[in-house]
Amino acid sequence: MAESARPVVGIIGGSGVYDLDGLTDKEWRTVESPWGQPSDQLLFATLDGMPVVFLPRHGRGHPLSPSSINYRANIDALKRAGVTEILSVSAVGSLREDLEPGTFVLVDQFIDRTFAREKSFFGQGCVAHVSVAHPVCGRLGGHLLDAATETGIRLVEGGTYLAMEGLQFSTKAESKLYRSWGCDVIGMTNMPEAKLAREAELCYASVAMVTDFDCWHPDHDHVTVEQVVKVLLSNADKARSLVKAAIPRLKDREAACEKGCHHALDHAIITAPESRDPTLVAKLDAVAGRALRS
Ligand SMILES: CSC[C@H]1O[C@H](OP(=O)(O)O)[C@H](O)[C@@H]1O
Ligand SMILES: Nc1ncnc2[nH]cnc12
Repeated sequence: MAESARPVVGIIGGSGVYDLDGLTDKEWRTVESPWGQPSDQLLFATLDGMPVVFLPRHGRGHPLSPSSINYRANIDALKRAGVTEILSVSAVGSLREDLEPGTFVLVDQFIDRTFAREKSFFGQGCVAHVSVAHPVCGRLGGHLLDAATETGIRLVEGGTYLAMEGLQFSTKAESKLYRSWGCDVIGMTNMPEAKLAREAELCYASVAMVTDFDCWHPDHDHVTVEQVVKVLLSNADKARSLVKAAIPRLKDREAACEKGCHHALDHAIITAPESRDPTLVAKLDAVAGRALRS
């Protein structure tokens, strides 16, 4: 699947992005995963003759909180659906004066402060350590930057996303701390999503839509969902346009990602074949079958 010459782009839509318009041959289908329930059915569709698969991260209608999303099931289901690269769209708070609400940021680093989520497909019975030094795929990110130029959407290149557990927004002291760490934006969902995409040997890139200045900002003492949703609604169309302009750029790409995403497990699995737990190995079939069989 990972070596497929045919790109299948998976889009994970965050808050405010529960579907994608302009798609044809649309069909919502249930995809079963041994890792549990994905956030929703997957929308299989076509864009400019290319297969795409859309998944609303919080489910249609937003029933799932960031902590109750089954990130493993989502990534596994996307891979089972044939997805080779994932474009993630997310709402974030800004930790920088110059990243105003309405700004789009192509995130390239993360600090993971989440603590109540399953973060790996691997574990007892099959141990693997993948590198997430560069958690975002440079090739996919490059296509997003080109798409931004084409559509006239300003996309800030690079930024560190602080992933917090939530569900509450940050305290002022936390917000100031994250600023002192050099973080640029804050959200609740891109971790462990990005780590799991890497374990599943999928390219991953994240477009962060700034919806608010987090509470550090003197003029924004509180973050409210009302504020966030207002900015989201006025920007969701732009996010959709950006994603839709990026997808056709993948049409003639080399099958294997030159950044190594599709081979992330090549030297990562440390458990000897004879010591692997067959039940876990079976569960890993979609995400790691290529590496486990080679
Ligand atoms: C609705 S505000 C907080 C909510 O929005 C972000 O979600 P997503 O990344 O899926 O757009 C944030 O992380 C929180 O989950
Ligand atoms: N300020 C903020 N903190 C965490 N997640 C967010 N999502 C949107 N704005 C946010």
